[in-house]
Amino acid sequence: MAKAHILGFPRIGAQRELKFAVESFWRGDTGLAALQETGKTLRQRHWAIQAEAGLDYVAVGDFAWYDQVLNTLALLGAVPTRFKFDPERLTLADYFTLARGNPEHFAMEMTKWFDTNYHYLVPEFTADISFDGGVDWLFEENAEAVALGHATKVTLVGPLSLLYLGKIKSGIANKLDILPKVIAGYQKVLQRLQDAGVEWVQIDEPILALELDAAWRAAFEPTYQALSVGAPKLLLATYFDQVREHSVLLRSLPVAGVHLDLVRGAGQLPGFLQDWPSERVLSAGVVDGRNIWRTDLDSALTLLQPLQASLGERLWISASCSLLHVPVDLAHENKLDAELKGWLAFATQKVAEITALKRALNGEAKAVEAQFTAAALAVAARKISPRIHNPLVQKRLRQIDLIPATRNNVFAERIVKQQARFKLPAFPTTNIGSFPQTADIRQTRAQYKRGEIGHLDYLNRMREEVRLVVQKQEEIGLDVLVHGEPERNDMVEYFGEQLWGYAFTANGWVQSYGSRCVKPPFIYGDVYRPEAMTVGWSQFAQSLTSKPMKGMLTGPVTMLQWSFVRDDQPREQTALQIALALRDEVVDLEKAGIGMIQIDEPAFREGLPLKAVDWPHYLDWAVKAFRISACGVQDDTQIHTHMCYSEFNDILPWIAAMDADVITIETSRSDMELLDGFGEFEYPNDIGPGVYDIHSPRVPKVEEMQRLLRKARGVIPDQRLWVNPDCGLKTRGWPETTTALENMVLAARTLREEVAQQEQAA
Ligand SMILES: CN1c2c(nc(N)[nH]c2=O)NC[C@@H]1CNc1ccc(C(=O)N[C@@H](CCC(=O)N[C@@H](CCC(=O)N[C@@H](CCC(=O)O)C(=O)O)C(=O)O)C(=O)O)cc1
Ligand SMILES: N[C@@H](CCS)C(=O)O
Ligand SMILES: [Zn+2]
Repeated sequence: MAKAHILGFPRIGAQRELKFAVESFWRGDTGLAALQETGKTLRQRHWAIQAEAGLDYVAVGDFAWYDQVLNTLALLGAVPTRFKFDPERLTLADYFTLARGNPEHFAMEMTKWFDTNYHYLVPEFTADISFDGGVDWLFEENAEAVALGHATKVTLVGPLSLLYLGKIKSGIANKLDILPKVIAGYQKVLQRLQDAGVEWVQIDEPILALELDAAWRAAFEPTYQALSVGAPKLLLATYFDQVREHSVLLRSLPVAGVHLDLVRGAGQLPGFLQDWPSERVLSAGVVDGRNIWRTDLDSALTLLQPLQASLGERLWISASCSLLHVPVDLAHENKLDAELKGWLAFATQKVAEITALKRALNGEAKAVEAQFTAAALAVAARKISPRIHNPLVQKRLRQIDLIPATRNNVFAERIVKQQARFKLPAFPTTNIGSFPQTADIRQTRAQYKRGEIGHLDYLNRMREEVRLVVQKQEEIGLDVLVHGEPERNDMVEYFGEQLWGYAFTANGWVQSYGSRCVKPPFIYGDVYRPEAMTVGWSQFAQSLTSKPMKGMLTGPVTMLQWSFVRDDQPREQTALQIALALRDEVVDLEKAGIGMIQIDEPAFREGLPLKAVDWPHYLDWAVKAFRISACGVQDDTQIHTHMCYSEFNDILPWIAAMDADVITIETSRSDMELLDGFGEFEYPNDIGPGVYDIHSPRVPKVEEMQRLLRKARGVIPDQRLWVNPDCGLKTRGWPETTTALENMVLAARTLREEVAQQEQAA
């Protein structure tokens, strides 16, 4: 009899209960007991969904107060030593300090979890780091599930992935040097789980989907030899891509089972089935954990049937990866049109799909016949729906090569015309776009959505906010202004709401980091722009000031990457459709007198495939999509782009090929390290390296920003250098924002004086 399980369930709650409880605890509005109670309720609810649907095990260990990597560090006792916390007595307040920082300590670094929009906290390895044991939360949660009568499978981030994803901070030459300590830490945890009667532990090693060098590959054998002794049965989970090149290694490891992502790595199965060890479980991830489309159950069953014939009860059925990356429950989508809703499955529905497949395999086909029929009808209806294909969009796409994807002249010529037009001082100061999204703004939007206030009231309220943002920036003395984006719930969802071919949900929340969530829109059909999306706002904002006002758009790759995308055509085709829509918007902004237009591409690096062999194809179409959107304007219109949350050095030639006149990037958290690559590469166009870490409420001092700017001057020529924060300010409050920006402007002014004096002296 095949079994069914999932690698993890979203922890945030269908109504973002965890977010609200955690934020209330941070504000001091509620105490620890209330927070613990919410956590407990959510875990119970999520286990009940899994058990009632018929999964054979519920996942324990997928719950985290902020992040699963930080939870793993807290479990092992390997939290960064610079905070000086006693790992065994780590409180929840300490845990949040690690994640968010405090006036004495900057927060742990945060970066993207593989190619997802989820951010994890980066482990910090120092010579004094220990893995001698930490908090008991995981053991308590397992006991909690067992007491509720559930059969549990505990999930852990694997030792090699944890090590690989961390950073050496000091005193260690090579990360693998501390592997013995890490192994000892995991052994202790596994021993305790064994003592608690846990039968299965799922160990996630997503780094197996990357191209690993020989040393990392070689580390798997001794690590798992050591971990398999005196431990529960281990299920080694791989996901996010195929792991075909490791099939021999995976077969040889002393684990009780392996999980494969058969959505992203659909073709890898035959390579594993040959000589699959006779005692070992194979977990088949056939339901897409990264997208929201309803599974074609008949096709999945056809794939699984021969597997069951050869594996029998050693076949486990699952989603491709943890369901962390999809929203919780479609049942809360009361406003979504019925046809579209019928095409979708969120985490709760995916659990039901997995168990339907299991039952069909296990001789209960009759009992799940209705589920299979409904799925087949939905899949068939989606394929032929007239809402998907638009002949005009497709015609334009077929002729895309006739559309110029280069500017009229090279940057050296454009910048002269732009300087003549804008007459900016040296080291111009600007912002990335958003200003504080205050509770008032969000509540007003919520009221508008509920119909409690009218459209005009809403517009006026948001215009007031734009007025305030413009006035503040003028008072502070910034050179290039932004309108602050108050009218946007999110930089992707906002455009998704206006573009055809896109749809959006009411409650499709997915955790982005900590308590922050996003509601990715989904693309079901050919994308086009029925009318201008931002021109009115930009025109209004520009009318309030004589300084240049940047138009503000989200680029095609980010619009794709942060949405749930079509699975019926290649991603690049969808990206190019979005690019064409954005090109029209850029041209309309220019016509409306907007001289600077920023096309944000924070997800450009994130979209890079996990395996380098797939990079050239992606980079080709991603650069093309950006250029299609940006290149419809005259030389003296200045195109900006912005990127954050990324290590850019390995793709600098392609960033240069995007040919934006100005790029602003996140660099302050890495102390300008990220800028070095731009210098070495001699990046030709203007750059604004971030000097203000917007993730922290901490206000950077003038001297700190001056130091960063001096560092930047060592790498970037003065005439190319801009001054700006790392990213948008939407998560910040007003008082700290105002002071930080005043300090930033002062830092730029001092630098201008310094340079003028140096020039006079020379
Ligand atoms: C730049 N980042 C982004 C990423 N992905 C995106 N899709 N968008 C991004 O901006 N990925 C990388 C980073 C991640 N960073 C962030 C930063 C901040 C957030 C965030 O603040 N998220 C908000 C939700 C934003 C939103 O959609 N707001 C809506 C709904 C607001 C709401 O909750 N309203 C309440 C009532 C009001 C209230 O009481 O506060 C309601 O409806 O009940 C809106 O503004 O209309 C968050 O709260 O988590 C995300 C990623
Ligand atoms: N313009 C956006 C970019 C975020 S990456 C903002 O400022 O929030
Ligand atoms: Zn950003």
